[in-house]
Amino acid sequence: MDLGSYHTNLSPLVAVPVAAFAAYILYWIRLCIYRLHFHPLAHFPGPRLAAVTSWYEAYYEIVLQGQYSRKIGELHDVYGPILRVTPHELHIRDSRFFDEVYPKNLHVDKAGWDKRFGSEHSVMTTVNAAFHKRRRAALSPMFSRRSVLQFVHIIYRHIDTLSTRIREFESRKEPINLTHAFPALTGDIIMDYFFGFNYRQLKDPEFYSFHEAFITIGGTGHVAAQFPALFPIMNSIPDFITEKLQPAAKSLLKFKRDQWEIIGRTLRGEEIKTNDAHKTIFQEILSSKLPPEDKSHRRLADEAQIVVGGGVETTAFALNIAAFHIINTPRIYERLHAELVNALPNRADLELTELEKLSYLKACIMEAVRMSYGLSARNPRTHNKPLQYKQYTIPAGTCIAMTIPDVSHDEEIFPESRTYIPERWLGEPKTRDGIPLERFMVSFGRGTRSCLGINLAWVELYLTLGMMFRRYKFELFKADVSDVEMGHDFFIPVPRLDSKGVRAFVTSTSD
Ligand code: HEM
Repeated sequence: MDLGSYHTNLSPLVAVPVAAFAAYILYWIRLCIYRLHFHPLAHFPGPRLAAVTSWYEAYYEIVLQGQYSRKIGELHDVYGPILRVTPHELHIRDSRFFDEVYPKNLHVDKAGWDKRFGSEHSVMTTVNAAFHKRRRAALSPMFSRRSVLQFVHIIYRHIDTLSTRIREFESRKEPINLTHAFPALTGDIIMDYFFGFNYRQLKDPEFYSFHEAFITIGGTGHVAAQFPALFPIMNSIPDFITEKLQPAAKSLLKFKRDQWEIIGRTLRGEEIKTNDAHKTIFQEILSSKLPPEDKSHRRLADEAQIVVGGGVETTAFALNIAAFHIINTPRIYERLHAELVNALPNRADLELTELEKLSYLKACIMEAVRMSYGLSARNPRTHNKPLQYKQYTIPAGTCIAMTIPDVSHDEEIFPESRTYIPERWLGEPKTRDGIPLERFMVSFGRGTRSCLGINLAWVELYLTLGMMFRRYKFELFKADVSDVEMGHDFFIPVPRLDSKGVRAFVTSTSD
C-alpha cells in the first residue's frame, strides 16, 4: 500500500478534525504527566485520578449529588490526614490544624467560592485577602452585638408571630412543619434587619420561603464550580424562562429583582425602609469609606444575595437540629423546660438577658450548632507562604481546604459525635488532653474570614428555642433522625432529598 498517496488522499474535512483530536489527546497526555510527576503537589498522597482531573470531583458532586466530602472522608481513612483532592487542591483532616489554615491575624485568599453563586464580589466570595479585609470592615458595625440589640425588638415581633402560628397548628390539631417554619422565620428577620422590610414568609400558610431556592442554588454551585460560565449564562436568561426551568428558584429571583430596584433607589437617595430598623445594609455600605468601585450597583447586589444566603439556612438548620433532638429526647426536653420555667415563671414572658444566663439552653444551642456545621463545603484558603504540616511542606500559593463536619465528628474530641448530647458542653469541658472543648466549635468558621453573623445567630437561637420550649410541648409526626442528618453537601448540609421535614403536633404547656 502506498502510504504517501493514502495521506494525500485524506480530505481536509476529515484531516482537520483528526489532527485536532490527535493534538487534544497529546495535550491531555502531557497534562497528565505534568500533574502526576512535575506539579508542585505531585508528591502528596491521594488517588491518581483526582490528581489528574477535576472530573473525579465532578462525578461525586454532580452525578452523585454532593457526595465528594463523604468520599474524601473515605480517602483520608486510606491515605492519611492530608490528601490531594483535585489537581490544584489539598485537603486536611486534622482538627488540631484548623487554626493554622484559618489563622486569627493573617488575611488569606479564598479561591473557588467566587464561581459558585454568581455573586463573586460579596464579602464571603471575595478571593483577594486585601479586598476582603476592607469589605468586611465596612460591614462589621452592622453585625456587632450592639447593632443586633438595637434591633432586637423586631426579632421579638417575629418570634411572637411564630408563636401565634404554632398556636394555630395546635388549635387545628395539625402537625407544624418546623423545617419550613424556621427558614421563614430567619428569612423575615434577615430581610427586616438588612433591607428594612420583609416578605411575610412566616405568615404564609405553607411558610413559603427561600428554603427550596437555596437548596437548589447550593446544588447548582457544584456544576458552576466545574463550568464557571454557568451563572453568567443563567443571569443573561430572562427570569420567566429560568422560573419555568427551575421553579424552586422563584423566591430568590424575586428577591434579586427587588434588591436591584431597591439599590437603585438607595443610590438615588430615596428612603426605602418600611420598618423602624436603624439602617439598611446598602446605606451602611454607601456611608462607609469603601472606594467607589466597591459601592457599585452590581457589588451591592452581590452582597445582598450572600448576606441572605449566609444567614437564612445556617440558622434555620441549627434550629431544626435542636428542635428535632429536644423533642425526640424526653430527658432533654424535661430538663430544658424546667430550666425555662424557673427563669421565666410567666409563660408569656420572653427576655433575652434571662435566657442568656441559662446554662442548659446554651448547651442545647452549642450542640445544635456543632451538629449543623454552618457550611458543609470544603473551605479553601491560599497562604502566600509555605505551610508546614507534619513532614509535608505545602508550597506557597496552594489551595488548602478543611471541612467543618470533620471537626464536629472527630470522635477523639466529641465522643458519640452523631448523638445530640447537650451535657458535653456543661461546666468547663475539656478534651482528654486538657484543651477547652469550645476551641473545637468551628461551625462559625475561624480567623479573619469567620462568620460575621454570629451575634445575630445567637440571639435568634436563644429567643426561638426559649420561646418554643417554654411555651409548648411537641410530639414528632413521621419524622426521624434522617430528616436532620446531612445526606448531601450542597455547600450547606441538606438531608435526604425525599425528606418531608421535621413535623410535630403541638400542645401549649400549662405551667
Ligand atoms: C448558626 C448560624 C450560622 C452559622 C453556623 C454560620 C456559619 C458560617 C460559616 C462557617 C462561615 C464561613 C466562614 C469562612 O469562610 O471561614 C460564615 C460566613 C458568613 N456568615 Fe455565617 N453562619 C451563621 C449565621 C449567619 C447569620 C445569621 C448571618 C447574617 C446574615 C451570617 C452571615 C455571614 C457572612 C456575611 C459571612 C461571610 C464572612 C466573611 O467572609 O468575612 N451568618 N458563616
